[in-house]
Amino acid sequence: METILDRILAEKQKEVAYLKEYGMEARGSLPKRKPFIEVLKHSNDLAIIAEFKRASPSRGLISENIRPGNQAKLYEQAGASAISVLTDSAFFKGSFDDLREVRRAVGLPILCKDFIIDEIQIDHAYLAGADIILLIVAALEESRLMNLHTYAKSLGLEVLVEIHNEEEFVKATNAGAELIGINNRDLRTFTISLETTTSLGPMVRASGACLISESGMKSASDAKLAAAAGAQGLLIGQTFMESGSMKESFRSFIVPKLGVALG
Ligand SMILES: O=P(O)(O)OC[C@@H](O)[C@@H](O)c1c[nH]c2ccccc12
Repeated sequence: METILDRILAEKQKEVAYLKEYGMEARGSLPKRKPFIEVLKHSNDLAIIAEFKRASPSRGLISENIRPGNQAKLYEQAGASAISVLTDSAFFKGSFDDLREVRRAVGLPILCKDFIIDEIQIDHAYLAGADIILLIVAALEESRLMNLHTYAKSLGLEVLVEIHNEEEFVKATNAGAELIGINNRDLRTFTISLETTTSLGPMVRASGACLISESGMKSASDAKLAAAAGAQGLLIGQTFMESGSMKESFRSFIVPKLGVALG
């Protein structure tokens, strides 16, 4: 049966063909921002990547009239360590213009959140001002994952490698991933289970990689659960996009990292 991920990836093939045919807006490389991985390693609390997300296949339209720059400023003021911007337009209604706007609005590292299958998309993200890119193991052949990881690193980008099970974790490790995101949302069925972080987290940390727990974060207890599994950071979209009071909402996710909690 065709999953949403299959449909998204078919669309990405078209985007890649378009980029190869018509190229992309060229601009000089932008000044680099503080490496996110350093922030992640050295903070006492879980670092928060706050996401600008207009819509999603699972939720439908989340917000039509929030400006990316304004939202990013709220995230920065609330204490985010990085900002994620969904750049996929077909399924998430995002764009690279959103990413550029966020980059201009804040001084934090920016994660380009897309379904990357080709080097040309990494060039596109880099030129638009991304500091970090996402590589989704479920979307890639193992050799592709390795090549794309190496290519992104050669441009000086940080790479968040997203996994959902043990098999994907092994592939991420083989590709040399230093920053691993456990997605609590299964991209094939779109169901959420924080169990994913609980069961895979300790394995990821034992490998020496840094760990982010992604998706489905609703409350402080979710954050504590992720921290207990070894997460050093959280990636939160929908809850923040729908929050009427960013500072308060943000505050509920500030929890100490595991080692810190234990003293
Ligand atoms: O809105 P949420 O449930 O807080 O999730 C944010 C983020 O983790 C999610 O948008 C995401 C994680 N991995 C992805 C890959 C592609 C698209 C989107 C995602």
